[in-house]
Amino acid sequence: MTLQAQDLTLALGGTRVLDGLSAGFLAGQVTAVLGPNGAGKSSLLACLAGLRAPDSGMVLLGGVPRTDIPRRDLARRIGFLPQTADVNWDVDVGTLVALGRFPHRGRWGETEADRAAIAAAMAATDVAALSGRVVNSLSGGERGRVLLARVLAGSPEWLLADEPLASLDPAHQLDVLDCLRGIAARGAGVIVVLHDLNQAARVADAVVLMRCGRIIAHGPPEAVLTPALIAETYGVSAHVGHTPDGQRFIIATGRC
Ligand SMILES: Nc1ncnc2c1ncn2[C@@H]1O[C@H](COP(=O)(O)OP(=O)(O)OP(=O)(O)O)[C@@H](O)[C@H]1O
Repeated sequence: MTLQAQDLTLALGGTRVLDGLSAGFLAGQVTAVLGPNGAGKSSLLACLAGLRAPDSGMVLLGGVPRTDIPRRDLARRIGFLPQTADVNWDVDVGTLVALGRFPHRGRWGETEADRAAIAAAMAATDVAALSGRVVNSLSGGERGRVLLARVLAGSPEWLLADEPLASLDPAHQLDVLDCLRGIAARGAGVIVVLHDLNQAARVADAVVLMRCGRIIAHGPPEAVLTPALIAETYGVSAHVGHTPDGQRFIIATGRC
C-alpha cells in the first residue's frame, strides 16, 4: 500500500508553499519529513491528510485519488496528529482518547475491540495513569501524548504526525519513537515531521528533506542525512559520526 503525493502545488497568502512536489510513501515504514521552518512540511501533511486541498496535483491512497474515497473511510484509514496541542473544552483524558475510535463506531456503541484499541493506545503513550484528568490541566508534554493516544486509538493504516516529540522529555521522546516503529512494524505507514536529525536517523526507514516547498532528497537516512545534503537543506555544516553501538549521530557545527 502506498500514499502518494503527485505534483502538489499549494499557495497560501500569495506564497507558493508546495511547488510541484511528488513523493511516494510506503506502508510498513517510518518516513521522517525534515526541513527548515517554513519549508512546507505541515502543508504537505495537511494535503496528505485531506485537511487542505492542493491548488493542483493529487494525493493517491493505494492508487485511488483521495478525493474519490468516502470521508468516513478516510477517517478510519488516515490518522492525523497536528502540530498544535490545543484542546478547547473541558474533557477528561479517557473520553478524549476514546473519541479516536469514533470513525469505527457502529450503531451499538463501544465494542470490546474499541476498548482494547483505546487501552493499547493509552499504554503505548503512557497515559493510562492520567485517564481521569481534565486534558487542559495536563502539562504540554502530557497533553501531546494524550493527543497521540487519541490518534492511535483509531488504529489508522496511515499515521501522519506533525512534530509529535515537541515538548516531550527525552524518555518519552524515546517511547514515542519506539511506538512509531512498532506501528510501522505492524504494517501501517508512518509519516512524521521532525526537527531533530538524530531522532530522524534513529526512527526512520526513509527521510524526506524539504526546502521551499520542494524535495531536496528522499531515501534511506544514511544516504540523505549527509553533510552535503544537510548543508543544502538547512545552510548549516554538520558532523556525522557513530556511537560505539553503531548509531548515527549528527551535530550541526555552524552556519555555512
Ligand atoms: N494560512 C496561511 N496563510 C499564509 N501563509 C501560510 C499559512 N499557513 C502557512 N503559511 C506559510 O506557508 C509556509 C509553509 O508553512 P508550513 O507550516 O507548511 O511550514 P513547515 O515546514 O511546517 O514549518 P515549521 O517547521 O516552522 O513548522 C510558511 O512560510 C508559512 O508562513
